[in-house]
Amino acid sequence: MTGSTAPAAAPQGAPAPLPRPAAPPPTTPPADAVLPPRAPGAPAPGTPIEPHYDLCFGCGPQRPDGLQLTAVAGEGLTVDARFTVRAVHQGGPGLAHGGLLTTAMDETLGTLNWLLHAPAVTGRLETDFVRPVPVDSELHIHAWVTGVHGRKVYSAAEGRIGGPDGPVAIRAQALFIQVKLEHFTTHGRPEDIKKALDDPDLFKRARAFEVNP
Ligand SMILES: CCCCCCCC/C=C\CCCCCCCC(=O)SCCNC(=O)CCNC(=O)[C@H](O)C(C)(C)COP(=O)(O)OP(=O)(O)OC[C@H]1O[C@@H](n2cnc3c(N)ncnc32)[C@H](O)[C@@H]1OP(=O)(O)O
Repeated sequence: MTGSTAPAAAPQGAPAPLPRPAAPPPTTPPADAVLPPRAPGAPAPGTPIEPHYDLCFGCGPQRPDGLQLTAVAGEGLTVDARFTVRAVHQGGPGLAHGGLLTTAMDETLGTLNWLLHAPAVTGRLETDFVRPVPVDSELHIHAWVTGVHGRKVYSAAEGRIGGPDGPVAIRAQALFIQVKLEHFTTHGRPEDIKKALDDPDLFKRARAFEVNP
């Protein structure tokens, strides 16, 4: 019969269908998530948030091809960041690579954790690309915490072209998971961890998490 919507039976001997992946875990906070106050040691609104690691691809000043994203603490649990798209960041000719735009969102969202004074890593990151971003554009990213539930930090961000009121180019929602500093020392390449521990500034910043949780 034509027009039937019944699925065709699998031919005999065909491999069993692959199991469906579980439904994606949401980045939307549950109803009983909270919005905690800023941590006592958090950078004051309007002050820069220092790069967490000089060699970080997102924020490190010692990464000439990196994003060199800069961030400033906002009011409450918010952050404002900027990143200029350069020729080394191209995907299509003259346009930013989507993966690098996602990296900029990841970096900015990660910076929110300094306001909570708890190290955290990205568990899940969802991005919507709304408009192409030309090389030489300055992307202005505003990010905010949407809820905290145990070790889970939910957040969202919006990236606009040219200024804080420019057209929206990218939106993101994320789930970060708070970790102990051992997360880095256990999993990181030993020589990089050693260098990081030998850097008095980074060591001081990393220790601040532990003495001021
Ligand atoms: C001393 C020198 C060191 C210096 C350090 C300087 C300080 C640095 C400070 C800050 C640096 C920040 C750097 C920012 C850079 C930008 C951000 C990134 O790109 S981070 C890199 C990409 N992300 C990863 O590499 C994570 C890889 N994944 C993991 O390591 C694990 O899976 C981890 C930690 C995320 C979770 O593992 P578990 O064993 O700790 O915990 P479980 O029980 O699995 O999860 C906890 C809860 O979270 C949920 N969860 C985990 N992953 C989820 C997911 N993908 N989606 C939904 N829920 C998830 C689970 O269902 C669970 O929920 P329920 O408590 O049971 O309700």
